[in-house]
Order: sequence, then C-alpha cells, then structure tokens
Amino acid sequence: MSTAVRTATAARVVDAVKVYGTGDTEVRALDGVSVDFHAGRFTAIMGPSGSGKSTLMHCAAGLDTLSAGSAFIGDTDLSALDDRRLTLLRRERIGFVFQAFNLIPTLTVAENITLPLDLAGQRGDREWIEALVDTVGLRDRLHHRPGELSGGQQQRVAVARAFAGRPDVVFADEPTGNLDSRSGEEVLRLLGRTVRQTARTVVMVTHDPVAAAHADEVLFLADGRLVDRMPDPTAERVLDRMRLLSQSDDGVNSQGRQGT
Ligand SMILES: Nc1ncnc2c1ncn2[C@@H]1O[C@H](COP(=O)(O)OP(=O)(O)OP(=O)(O)O)[C@@H](O)[C@H]1O
Repeated sequence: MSTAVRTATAARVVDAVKVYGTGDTEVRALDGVSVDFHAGRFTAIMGPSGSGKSTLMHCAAGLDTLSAGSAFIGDTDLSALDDRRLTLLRRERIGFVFQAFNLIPTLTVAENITLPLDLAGQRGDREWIEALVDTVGLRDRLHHRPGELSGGQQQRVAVARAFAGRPDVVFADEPTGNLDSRSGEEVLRLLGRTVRQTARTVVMVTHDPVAAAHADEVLFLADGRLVDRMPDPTAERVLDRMRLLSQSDDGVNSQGRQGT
C-alpha cells in the first residue's frame, strides 16, 4: 500500500440523511448532517441516546449506506463504490475499534495485530508495526493469546490492529464501554498519543464526557442533526453541554421538533 497522501480532511459527510423504515415507522436517524473529520485529529461524537451517533459513524465508515447525501474517505465518494471496492477500501484505508474487542482467541497478540494485513495479503510496514507494539506497550505479550490478557490489554491489541495498516482514519465505537475506568483511561490516552505521534485520525463515538475530553474536538448530535462543536473539550464543559442537550431534548419531545 502506498503511504497515504494526507488531505486536510480524512473523512467527511455532506448533507447526510439516513432514514430507517417507511410510513408510520419511519425514523430519520440522520437529518442533513455535514461534517469534516480533519486529518491528524482526534474527534469525539456525543449526543443523547438515539441522536444518530452510531448511524453517522457507520455511514461515514462505509458500514452502512446513506439514504441521501454523500460520504467521503479522503477524496473517495463511498456511494460510487460497489460492494467489493467498498470492502477493499474499508480494509485498506479504515481501522475499527469496537466496544467488544473482537480479537481472534486462537491467534497470538502479534497475529491479531497483523490480521487485517495478512487477510489483505500484505506484509505491512514492519517498522511502523514495531513502533505500534511499543506505543501500545505490549512487547512482552506478543506471543500470548487474548484470553491471557486483561480487558484493557485486549483493547490495546485492538487499537494496534486498527492502526496496523496505516489507515486514513480509525473509527472507534464506545472503545472504553467494556473497561474499568483505569483501563479505559489508558486506552483513551493511547488513542490520543497515537493521533499526536503519528498524525493519524481518530473518530470516536462515546457516551462518556471523560472519554470525550481526550479528543481534540467534540461534535454534538441531537435528533439526527449536528448542533454544536467544542474544540479543546474538558469533561466538565462536555457534561454541561450534554445536560443542556438532554433538557432541550425533553422540550422537543413535549413540544414537537424545534429548529436547531
Ligand atoms: N437498523 C435500524 N432500524 C431502524 N431504526 C434504527 C436502526 N438503527 C438505528 N435506528 C434508529 O435511528 C435512530 C438513531 O440511532 P443511533 O443508533 O444512530 O443513535 P445513537 O445516538 O448511536 O444511540 P445510542 O447512544 O443509544 O447508541 C434511533 O431512533 C434508532 O432507534
């Protein structure tokens, strides 16, 4: 794989609409969202339950398709790709970290880290992978199986795996949801450090203001719309913003939808 040509925007969606169901059961999970995920930055997506966070992430990452609007990875319009090309793009240009670590129990840590590359028939950049192993602090665990590791260590393997192919962007969906606060903190610091040291891009969906505070910027969704952006967040400010959002959410529920 060629080293990616860095554009200012690693991923973006433009006028993104996602509608589930039809008629009475129709849900507009995304209702006209436009957002750039800047290259070399760590962005968190927050919002009340049902606000569209996971839908936005899945559509931006090519795991789901938009009903209207466009999603781009770099300059590639995902809607222009057939299933095969989309699978290749996900494999080669996107990394994923999920709440469940999704490691293969029969493979060693080292084999899990390079699995996406092995599946793609690529050797990968050895120097990069060696540096990643040190960044995640797992050099002395490389020949262990996931079952011999703590939850935090397993998620660190998943983080290394997500970055192994030097992806344009890593999407993380509640990456600390299954971890105690200390291990969660370690994984978040690791994500932040990897972004800063390697100029990679991370987009993370989270419910947790403390987790969001590790990002360079927090985006807030409500009712399928982007309602605010907060650079240089702190947990307190994120929490305050979320409180306001859930209050206005109550207002929307009782008084009908209000303009954003
Ligand atoms: N496959 C689906 N079929 C029907 N409706 C869906 C589907 N996926 C999501 N929705 C609906 O779309 C809206 C947005 O869901 P989404 O999961 O994106 O929100 P979220 O902000 O990630 O929520 P949470 O914080 O609870 O995980 C919700 O009303 C949800 O019920």
